Amino acid sequence: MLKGKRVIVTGASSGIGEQMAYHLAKMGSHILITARTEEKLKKVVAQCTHLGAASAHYIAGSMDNLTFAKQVVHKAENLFGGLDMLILNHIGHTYFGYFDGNVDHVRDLLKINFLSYATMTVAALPMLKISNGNIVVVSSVAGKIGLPLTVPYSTTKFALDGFFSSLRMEFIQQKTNVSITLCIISYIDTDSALKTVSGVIQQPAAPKEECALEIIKGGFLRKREVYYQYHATKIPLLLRDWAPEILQSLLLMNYNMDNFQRKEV
Ligand SMILES: NC(=O)C1=CN([C@@H]2O[C@H](COP(=O)(O)OP(=O)(O)OC[C@H]3O[C@@H](n4cnc5c(N)ncnc54)[C@H](OP(=O)(O)O)[C@@H]3O)[C@@H](O)[C@H]2O)C=CC1
Ligand SMILES: C[C@H](CCC(=O)NCCS(=O)(=O)O)[C@H]1CC[C@H]2[C@@H]3C(=O)C[C@@H]4C[C@H](O)CC[C@]4(C)[C@H]3CC[C@]12C
Repeated sequence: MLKGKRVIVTGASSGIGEQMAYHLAKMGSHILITARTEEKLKKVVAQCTHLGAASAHYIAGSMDNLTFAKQVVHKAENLFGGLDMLILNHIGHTYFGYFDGNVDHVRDLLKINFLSYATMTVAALPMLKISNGNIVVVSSVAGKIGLPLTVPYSTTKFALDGFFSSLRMEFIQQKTNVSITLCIISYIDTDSALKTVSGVIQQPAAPKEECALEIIKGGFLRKREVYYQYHATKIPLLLRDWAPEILQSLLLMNYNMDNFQRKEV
């Protein structure tokens, strides 16, 4: 579906982002990936080339630097002469634990998980307007429903919903033919998530390879939102506004706090 298309994937040195890069490579896309760790990015690029990417490139840096966020988009412009799909997926480090009162951390995480997404969107918009392209934003159940142990993270994911859902409405009014797909994702078996929550979260983790493909498909099909896995995201969301107390009880049953220890993610 994305043969020859020009795609940026952020947070692609590991986890779901890495798997998205491999799917895009198999589809024959031109890919620019980014994250902080150059050694990992080099390996992912080599694998993408092996899998059949039309071309594969990387740029290493941290999204706490908004100048770097713009540079990523400019690199795509220089390499590809345009852009068809912007996949925003990276997240900064946080903790899995009760809110510790550190508001500075919330502000720093907002910069990485939210402001860099907005910055890259603004920089990429002229190219995406020309290609009638797609913006894909990877969020979480924790960006739609308040959950315990993820206060700073959840804050940043709710911010994405506010920004991108409003922007989507403006695009419709202004007849801007750029799609925005917000991806509502449940618990996925990436190394970082398993290391952080296994033992505490009772539900099984869904496979990252399938999750990555559903995100790409949703973006290509210009869906408003992607729900993965459907039952673990859409049903809680339906309950959210109609039976919030029932949802609260169901969600809390999912947590085994006997095994809980605060972890850095
Ligand atoms: N796994 C899960 O259970 C769920 C995940 N999600 C969402 O899916 C997405 C991917 O998550 P997942 O694959 O698990 O995460 P990973 O921890 O596996 O990957 C995170 C990526 O972000 C990069 N990154 C970290 N810090 C920075 C930074 N400061 N600047 C730039 N890049 C950075 C990491 O690379 P490096 O360290 O090299 O910079 C890595 O490539 C996220 O948006 C997450 O919110 C949503 C719901 C559930
Ligand atoms: C366990 C959470 C999902 C709970 C839920 O909604 N269940 C619904 C099914 S039910 O109605 O039958 O109960 C997980 C949802 C999102 C996860 C978090 C996430 O978004 C990614 C984080 C980033 C990092 O990689 C570490 C793990 C995460 C904190 C991760 C933890 C598990 C979730 C909260």
